[in-house]
Amino acid sequence: MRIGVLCSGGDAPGMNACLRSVVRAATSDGHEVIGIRRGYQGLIDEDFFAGGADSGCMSARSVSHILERGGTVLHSSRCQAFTTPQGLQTAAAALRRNGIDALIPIGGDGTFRGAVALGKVWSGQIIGCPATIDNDLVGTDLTIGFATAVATAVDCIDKLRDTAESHERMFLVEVMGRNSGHLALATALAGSAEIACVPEVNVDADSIAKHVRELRSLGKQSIIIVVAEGDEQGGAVALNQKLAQAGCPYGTRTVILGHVQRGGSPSPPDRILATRLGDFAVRSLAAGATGMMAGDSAGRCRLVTLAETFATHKPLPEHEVELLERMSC
Ligand SMILES: Nc1ncnc2c1ncn2[C@@H]1O[C@H](COP(=O)(O)OP(=O)(O)O)[C@@H](O)[C@H]1O
Ligand SMILES: O=P(O)(O)OC[C@H]1O[C@](O)(COP(=O)(O)O)[C@@H](O)[C@@H]1O
Repeated sequence: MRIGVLCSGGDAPGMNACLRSVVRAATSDGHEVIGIRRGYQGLIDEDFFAGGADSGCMSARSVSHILERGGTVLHSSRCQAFTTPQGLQTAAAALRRNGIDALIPIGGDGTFRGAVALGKVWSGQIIGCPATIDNDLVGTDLTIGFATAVATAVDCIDKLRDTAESHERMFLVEVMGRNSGHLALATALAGSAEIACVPEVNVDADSIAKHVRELRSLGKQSIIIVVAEGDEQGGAVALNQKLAQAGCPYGTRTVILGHVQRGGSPSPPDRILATRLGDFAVRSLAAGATGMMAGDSAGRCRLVTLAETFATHKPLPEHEVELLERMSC
């Protein structure tokens, strides 16, 4: 087989580890790998790693020492053209012209929506690998990059707690996650935050302010509220204003962590997950699978249809929501 591989959408720590795994698993089994740069935009432009499909496929050596690197050496993009019928046809023609039999897109839900659309105009095999800090894909316990992003955010919160305690302040820390609260909830639990505001659970500002006042009366010197960017309160700044109006007993500061959560070297669990899923994607292609995502469930690799991964909202672990509330006393 000649396998194309690309990284698409928001980058995530571990994309390089997944790419390395795809290349090494495929070349070990005698397949060729074409690295496509800049996601679907690079596919449309026929922008290939090492200068072009004819000038060289990726080799085991071309992915040396990238496992530990953040970002993606293939680069990524958000590509509007690919969402149009014309863009999809151009991409399909590029795949045919370069003799690519199968594609492994590494990315999130948008990337998989694109893969499903591509599958309607191109007859090659497609197996996706889930990589996004949002952990918002159904069909895999964890996405590549999530654990590292949580660790990065927790490291920031540990530092914010030091200054919050010194000044007896409340910090509202906004984390990414798009319309999903997985990153916020895991960050709050691991960072010993008192409160997490997530899109999946609606709580009004008056109730949050009441809870904060209770915590103050219990002797809390500092408060950390983790706010998911997609929360219905409108983010950390908007919530801070509402809490001030509702009566907040602390001096407050807001921090938006932003893209710092996307960077950095992948944690060992992300490196291992990425390596397992990249290898499994190649083996699944060889077994004839297509239109699927390589996911992980309770430590075992599994295939789910790409369409399933984004059809429904991935629910938060309910027990973790309750656990956070029980710890906030
Ligand atoms: N419905 C769609 N049809 C075709 N392509 C899509 C569709 N949705 C997303 N894409 C492509 O996938 C890319 C990555 O999606 P995006 O949502 O930006 O990131 P992620 O894959 O991380 O969720 C988009 O920039 C676009 O090119
Ligand atoms: O990098 P951009 O374009 O500002 O996008 C920010 C978005 O990308 C993410 O970091 C990752 O989301 P995706 O993996 O779905 O691309 C979101 O958490 C955030 O909302």
